[in-house]
Amino acid sequence: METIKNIIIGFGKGGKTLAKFLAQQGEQVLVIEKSKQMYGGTCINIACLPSKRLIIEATRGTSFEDAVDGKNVMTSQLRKKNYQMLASEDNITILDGIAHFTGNHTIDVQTPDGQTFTYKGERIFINTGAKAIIPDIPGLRESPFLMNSTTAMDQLKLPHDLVIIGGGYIGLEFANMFATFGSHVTILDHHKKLLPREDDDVAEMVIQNFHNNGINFEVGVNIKDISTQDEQAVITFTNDGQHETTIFADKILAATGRQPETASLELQNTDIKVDDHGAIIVDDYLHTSVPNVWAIGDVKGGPQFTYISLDDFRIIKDELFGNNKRHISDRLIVPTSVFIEPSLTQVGLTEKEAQKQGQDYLLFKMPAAAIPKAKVLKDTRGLLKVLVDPSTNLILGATLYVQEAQEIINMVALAMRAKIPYQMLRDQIYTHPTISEAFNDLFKKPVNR
Ligand SMILES: Cc1cc2nc3c(=O)[nH]c(=O)nc-3n(C[C@H](O)[C@H](O)[C@H](O)COP(=O)(O)OP(=O)(O)OC[C@H]3O[C@@H](n4cnc5c(N)ncnc54)[C@H](O)[C@@H]3O)c2cc1C
Ligand SMILES: NC(=O)c1ccc[n+]([C@@H]2O[C@H](COP(=O)([O-])OP(=O)(O)OC[C@H]3O[C@@H](n4cnc5c(N)ncnc54)[C@H](O)[C@@H]3O)[C@@H](O)[C@H]2O)c1
Repeated sequence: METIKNIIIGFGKGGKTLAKFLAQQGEQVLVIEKSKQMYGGTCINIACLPSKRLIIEATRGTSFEDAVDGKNVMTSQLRKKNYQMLASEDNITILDGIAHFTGNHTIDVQTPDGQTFTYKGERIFINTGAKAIIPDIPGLRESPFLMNSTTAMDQLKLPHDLVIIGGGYIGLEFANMFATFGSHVTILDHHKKLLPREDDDVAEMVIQNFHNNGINFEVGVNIKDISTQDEQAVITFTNDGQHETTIFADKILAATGRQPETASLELQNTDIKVDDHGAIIVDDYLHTSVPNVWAIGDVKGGPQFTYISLDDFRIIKDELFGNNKRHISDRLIVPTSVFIEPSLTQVGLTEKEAQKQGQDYLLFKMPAAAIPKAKVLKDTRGLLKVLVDPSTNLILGATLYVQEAQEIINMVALAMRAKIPYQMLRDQIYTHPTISEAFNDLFKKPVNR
């Protein structure tokens, strides 16, 4: 059995960044990836980048078919670049195969040509990501009309009638995208409210804009059954516990969450502990319950974002080559962005959360329509909301629902992290015309609550 200094299972964001870094410190690294189509991981191949490309193409009026072709060219280029990024390092070996544990520090790798390689890792980093959850709805798993987010982006033809189960990140982004391409979209969610975390004024505006884009919603639904009739899917659900509704679709997208990819790892052969959702349990420094085995990214549960996986890399780097000061509980300020039109972005507290915590706040609020750049962009939908602590003038949280919010939310997050008082954003000189210059006006005067 060959002993390797560093084994990384999965070519994800944190893992590939760590592989490159370790190699540049002169250390030996073995990266194991189960699919050649996944070099570089989920984000670049089947998630963030292809979906955002399609979302943008839809708004530009590109046909769905051309957009999918262009997206495939882009992901293929990214895959090659990612492969090269690691393969160009002398002390990195990339092995195609599925890894599973045979003991706490030993793994077998089954390669596509049927061979099995056995390794011992002095350090092992698990970065196997997550996979779509397909809910246990009668008829759904075997439905010929079922898609997940990956297959939805590879359709040869735009669905005419699309039903999306789940109104979370993927549900909202894909609904907006497919509706903009021209599909007739219905979202079914079992929660009583869409966007449950958002303040009511924000959620109502988003939902109204979705309605205006022709998207239907049914919330609080219980999907009873999926069947087939006349080459269409028939979806039967109740949304008041009694009244039964039937709708037809030529495609169904399951967007009902993603679960950590641990099943293939055979962790029962180890002392690595998982929680009830199959997520690897880690401490504040990403250590699993076995010494010298770490978990990175979606596989450890918690927020599923590429930038969290990348930040996991920073924690491990700091432990191995720094002063071991970084840890998960440092991450108090993590912005999020739902890439709908306009983008819905958030950092820190919402107004609802501040009230629940009994936190006093000044509220700064303005409509997107008051921003000249929004007019230039011909999209004046949305609003900006920022909460400030009156005793310190520091920002407690922001919800920015406006064009280009996905960029400026990072500025607010930085101000929060650097403890910059709101007046500095108010008095900053911004280029013009930009969405960020809205901070000059937004922070002039708090609104009455
Ligand atoms: C449609 C969609 C859109 C998204 N959009 C965004 C977005 O805009 N912004 C954002 O921040 N996040 C987004 N996400 C979430 C983001 O993609 C994930 O959080 C991120 O990619 C997780 O990266 P990771 O490092 O955990 O591992 P991954 O990138 O998932 O890598 C895991 C790798 O491990 C491999 N693997 C699995 N099991 C084995 C095994 N046993 N042996 C060998 N290899 C194995 C897999 O093939 C895969 O390549 C999106 C997700 C989806 C599905
Ligand atoms: N812009 C981004 O950063 C981005 C984009 C896409 C995905 N992601 C990541 O990927 C993860 C997965 O996305 P997702 O949208 O699949 O999950 P999600 O957790 O965001 O949303 C799942 C939704 O499905 C609903 N649901 C679950 N089971 C259901 C059922 N049986 N019937 C009806 N509704 C049901 C839930 O109520 C919820 O609204 C996200 O949590 C996010 O971290 C991020």
